[in-house]
Amino acid sequence: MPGLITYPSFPEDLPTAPLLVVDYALLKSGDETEKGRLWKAATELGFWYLKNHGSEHEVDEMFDVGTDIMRLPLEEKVKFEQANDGSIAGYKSPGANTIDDKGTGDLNEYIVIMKDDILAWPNVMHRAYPEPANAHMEGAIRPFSRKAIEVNLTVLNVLNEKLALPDGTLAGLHRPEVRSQDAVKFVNVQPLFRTVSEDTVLVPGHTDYGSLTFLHNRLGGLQIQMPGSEGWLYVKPIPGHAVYNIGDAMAIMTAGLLRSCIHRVVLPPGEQSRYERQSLVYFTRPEDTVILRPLAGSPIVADAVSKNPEKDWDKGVTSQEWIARRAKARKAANYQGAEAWKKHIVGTEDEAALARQVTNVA
Ligand SMILES: O=C(O)CCC(=O)C(=O)O
Ligand SMILES: [Fe+2]
Repeated sequence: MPGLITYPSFPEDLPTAPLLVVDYALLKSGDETEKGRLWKAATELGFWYLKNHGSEHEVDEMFDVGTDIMRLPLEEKVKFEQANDGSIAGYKSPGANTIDDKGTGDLNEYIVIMKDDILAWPNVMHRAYPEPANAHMEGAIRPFSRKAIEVNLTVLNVLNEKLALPDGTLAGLHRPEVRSQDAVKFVNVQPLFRTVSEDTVLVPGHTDYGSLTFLHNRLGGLQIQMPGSEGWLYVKPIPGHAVYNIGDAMAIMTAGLLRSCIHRVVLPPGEQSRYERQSLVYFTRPEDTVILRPLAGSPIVADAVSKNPEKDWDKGVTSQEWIARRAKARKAANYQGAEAWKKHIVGTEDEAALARQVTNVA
């Protein structure tokens, strides 16, 4: 059981990112100071810790389920390999994604289980999964997903209020019963026993595709890029604290007010590098048919748009198309050279930086 492993602690001497700590229990109770802290975190960095989220037990259970799936023989896991067509559901074997514009294969493996399949189980909405997922769908995967959905809905509602949107606007674009690319992802990286350098990239710099990311990790390795900086700072894992961030969809829908921060994953630092790195994510994304463009109905978003008339935030694609383009571009099987890689993989990195300068949010 991974929950019983005592990992070496995160090295004391490494610079870490100054993430705010948001208390979910206070948010849930409507505490105005805490709502203000969430708004500050979401608009300045787009990354924060979330404590008291009430899902610790469900998260522990999910680490066990994820480990069971990853322990299957590779030939069993690859029966569930993701397609290369931009769909994100299923298993991704090591090397199936690229980590740079040279087409270098990645070292990690993961399983993506779609929210629609989890809620509809035993009916299949997107695809089938390896047996440990089926066996634990009702006992662990669905309870974790329900908690994550509730947490993310609470966060959406606070952001809705702060954006002065009509009540329920964001919730109405993220209805759990409507088809979307919402998913649980469990990532696994075998220990590399220091055969590679500490800054070996496991997941290259990227912004997340969707709206909200609820992330749980036990070892270091996640790094973020501070606004206006080219360097990377570690996000130190803190027991009981989820890491939480904003994705592209929310950045686009708010004309850059909410920040989709660039982050990456490198090998866990120091002694931690000798351990298997696992992480668990719940991604909330807009419903598949939502067109990505700034939201109507918020004076604050309208103001951000008008301050930068040159910038076209209207992406002209649906949430599903936005995700499919980027997922497809990451696949090693689809690699077609450096220029195409850079062009097709890109998210909102440039726009978010520009909007921040113009609106001076920070
Ligand atoms: O594993 C992590 O800590 C982060 C993973 C990540 O950034 C992602 O899956 O989008
Ligand atoms: Fe990410």
